[in-house]
Amino acid sequence: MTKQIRVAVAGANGRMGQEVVKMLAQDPTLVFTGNLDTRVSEEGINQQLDEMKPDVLVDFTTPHTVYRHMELCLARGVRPVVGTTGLTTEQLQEMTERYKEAGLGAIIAPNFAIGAILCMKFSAMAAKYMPHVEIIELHHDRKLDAPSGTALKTAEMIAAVREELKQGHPEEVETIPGARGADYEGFRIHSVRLPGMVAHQEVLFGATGQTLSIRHDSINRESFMPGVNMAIKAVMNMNGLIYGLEHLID
Ligand SMILES: NC(=O)C1=CN([C@@H]2O[C@H](COP(=O)(O)OP(=O)(O)OC[C@H]3O[C@@H](n4cnc5c(N)ncnc54)[C@H](O)[C@@H]3O)[C@@H](O)[C@H]2O)C=CC1
Ligand SMILES: O=C(O)C1=N[C@H](C(=O)O)C[C@H](O)C1
Repeated sequence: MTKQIRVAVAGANGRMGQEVVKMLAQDPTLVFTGNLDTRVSEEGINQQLDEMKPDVLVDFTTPHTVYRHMELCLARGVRPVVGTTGLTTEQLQEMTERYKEAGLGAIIAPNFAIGAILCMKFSAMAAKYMPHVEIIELHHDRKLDAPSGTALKTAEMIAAVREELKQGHPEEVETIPGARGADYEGFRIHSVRLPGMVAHQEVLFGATGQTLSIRHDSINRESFMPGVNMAIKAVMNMNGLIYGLEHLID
């Protein structure tokens, strides 16, 4: 049998972490070494890592803790697979440089669902021809960050190919601040938070006499697991950090 990959999970008791633990139990090539909880002393953290000896740390925690976990992984030579959203652009750039320097594999993916990756790719394709675009992302009401990491990544991919133009009426006025959503390089992102939702995104395009809607819905958290599984295996053979699962899919 090939050597098993030892996987620790930060946030193993959370909504996503519980799904990851179930997924790990179903794959004989992966072994769950335990929940890494860093809300303890330095000594406590070191003790957990010494006992678990993980090859990979899967992180589904909070926007406040993920940066520290990336630093811990660097210091320990553990390869992170990060689903947690909310890292700033500057933090992402810094980590990309530091992991490259260290020659250590790392994956940060704002969305592990293949349908969401396709939604981003199709949106970037469409934006080249239909530059009038708005993003609506819809999530459960326990989500901490807005806009979603997926919406930000989609916006980044759209902005890379979209002709820059001013959308809407030039004299448009918001009678309630925020009514037109957040501005991302000249187009808008709207965040909806409601109980009953999981993770959804609609990218709307408009042109003369026509509209185009590209929508993705994660109706449960199992939808992210094939992507997490693929990332754990891929990160073992990588040097440096990639941001976005689309880099692993041709
Ligand atoms: N990339 C992707 O495909 C997806 C990403 N996410 C992101 O994953 C993150 C987690 O989402 P959920 O599981 O819904 O949240 P959650 O709130 O259910 O789980 C977070 C868990 O992290 C734990 N935690 C907090 N601080 C910690 C620390 N210092 N050390 C260890 N554990 C700690 C909490 O106790 C909790 O169990 C969010 O940032 C969310 O946006 C969520 C779904 C899919
Ligand atoms: O918090 C969530 O639930 C999700 N977060 C990620 C994001 O911010 O895009 C991925 C997915 O949308 C679910």
